[in-house]
Amino acid sequence: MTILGAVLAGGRATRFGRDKALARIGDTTLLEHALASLSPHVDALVVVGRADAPVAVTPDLPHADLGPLGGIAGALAYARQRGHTSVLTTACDTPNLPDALVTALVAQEAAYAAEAPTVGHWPVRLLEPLLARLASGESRSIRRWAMGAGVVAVMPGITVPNVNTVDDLEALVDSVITSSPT
Ligand SMILES: Nc1nc2c(ncn2[C@@H]2O[C@H](COP(=O)(O)OP(=O)(O)OP(=O)(O)O)[C@@H](O)[C@H]2O)c(=O)[nH]1
Repeated sequence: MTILGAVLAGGRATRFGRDKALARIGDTTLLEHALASLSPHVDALVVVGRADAPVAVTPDLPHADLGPLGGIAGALAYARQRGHTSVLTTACDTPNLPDALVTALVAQEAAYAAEAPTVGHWPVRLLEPLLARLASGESRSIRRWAMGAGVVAVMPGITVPNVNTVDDLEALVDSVITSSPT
């Protein structure tokens, strides 16, 4: 069993107003922080939904602009091509993922963070049902899809700070620097 770590990094960042993935906290970008939070727990890394990254990249499926669920589909397809059994996802706007949450996710075959559903552990077998849902025009809510697919929500009540606005970034700087990768 091998796990692919995938950072969702597409979207429009309309509230942030510029490329969120490359926003900096000290010497490190938000994207690099997100990659570092997954790295100890996975066998390989990929960034989904942008063309440039310090690791491999892959596109959303079936096409861009479907929101994070399209990014999860892209990650699942990339994982299958490379023989991984599951994907651990986070988002580039979530720079300090609690380690306990990641541990709880990987302990389950299929799980997402109750308070931050872009953060999840998704078996590759969910690729086809997810593509079918995206083709159907049904809701693109990760939470709704996951509940219907029997994916469990873990650690309700644990907040996972993410960056939507420049103010959010400023509020996070101190806590992220405290847990900064070396
Ligand atoms: N791969 C991929 N990632 C996405 C997509 N939409 C959002 N994301 C990522 O998912 C996380 C949460 O995104 P949101 O905050 O909901 O959307 P956003 O586009 O970043 O920002 P807003 O336009 O302000 O809503 C961010 O880290 C985005 O980079 C998408 O269509 N594809």
